[in-house]
Amino acid sequence: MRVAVVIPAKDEEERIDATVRAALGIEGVDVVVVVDDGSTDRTAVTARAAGARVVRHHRNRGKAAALESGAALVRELEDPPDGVVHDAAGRALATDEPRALLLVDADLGATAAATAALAVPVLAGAADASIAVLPPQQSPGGGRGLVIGLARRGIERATGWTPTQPLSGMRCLTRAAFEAARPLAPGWGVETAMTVDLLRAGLRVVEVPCDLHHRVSGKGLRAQLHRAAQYRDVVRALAARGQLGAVRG
Ligand SMILES: O=c1ccn([C@@H]2O[C@H](COP(=O)(O)OP(=O)(O)O[C@H]3O[C@H](CO)[C@@H](O)[C@H](O)[C@H]3O)[C@@H](O)[C@H]2O)c(=O)[nH]1
Ligand SMILES: O=C(O)[C@H](O)COP(=O)(O)O
Repeated sequence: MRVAVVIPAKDEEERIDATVRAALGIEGVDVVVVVDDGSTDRTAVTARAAGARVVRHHRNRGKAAALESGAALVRELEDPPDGVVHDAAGRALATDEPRALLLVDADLGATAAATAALAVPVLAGAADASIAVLPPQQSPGGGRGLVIGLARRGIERATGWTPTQPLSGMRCLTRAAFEAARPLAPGWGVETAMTVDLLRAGLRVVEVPCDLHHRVSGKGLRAQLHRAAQYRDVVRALAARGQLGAVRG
């Protein structure tokens, strides 16, 4: 089984070049798709120059929609409506066995290479999906664990499984597992909902330590608004799965 990397990206011109190059270097990866989610900077051109296929949302639609668009492009490359699509080396991208999807955040830079470890259990058939567990980050974050706690509690109540880092977005899934998790919950609810839906479908989910470093949210107003949006989306994802009780603690 080969691997397609899907990178959702909103205003990531500073890091997207390094992230795409690292993704292209992962063994088994022959497709890297960047979904430019309504960026106002040079994310799309930079990603294309680095060797990614780029889909663009003309307006910002959130991370989950970006993942859906990226997966849709992979599907189309594998089963093109008109003619065969080739990679840079001239190999046809069509395949009988759908590629595993490796979901990688755009702000990982060169450390994105470490997501290679996520593909190992999936390609070996030992898991249907894997989730990265990150080490302590180089710069400290400014959160108080409210969103993380809510997501962890919700997943635990819904499935009996306690995730180490419930919001971790670096994941590898077989195509069947990705389809089982669709439609993805909107925005920042996507990871929490995906974990619940995969486990409820009886699929095997594993956590894999990966030496990844991303831009952490600080303590300023912008970061607090970001956390409020995350909280809102996780509440919605849990409510849709009958887990509003998790909000009360
Ligand atoms: O409207 C948006 C906003 C962000 N992104 C991209 O989504 C990824 C994650 O966004 P980021 O700003 O880095 O969010 P964080 O709060 O740092 O992310 C943590 O929490 C998120 C869930 O709330 C997870 O998706 C992430 O994997 C996890 O690192 C990045 O590639 C962004 O460019 C979009 O595609 N569309
Ligand atoms: O900064 C973070 O880790 C996320 O934005 C989640 O915030 P939290 O610390 O409020 O859970």
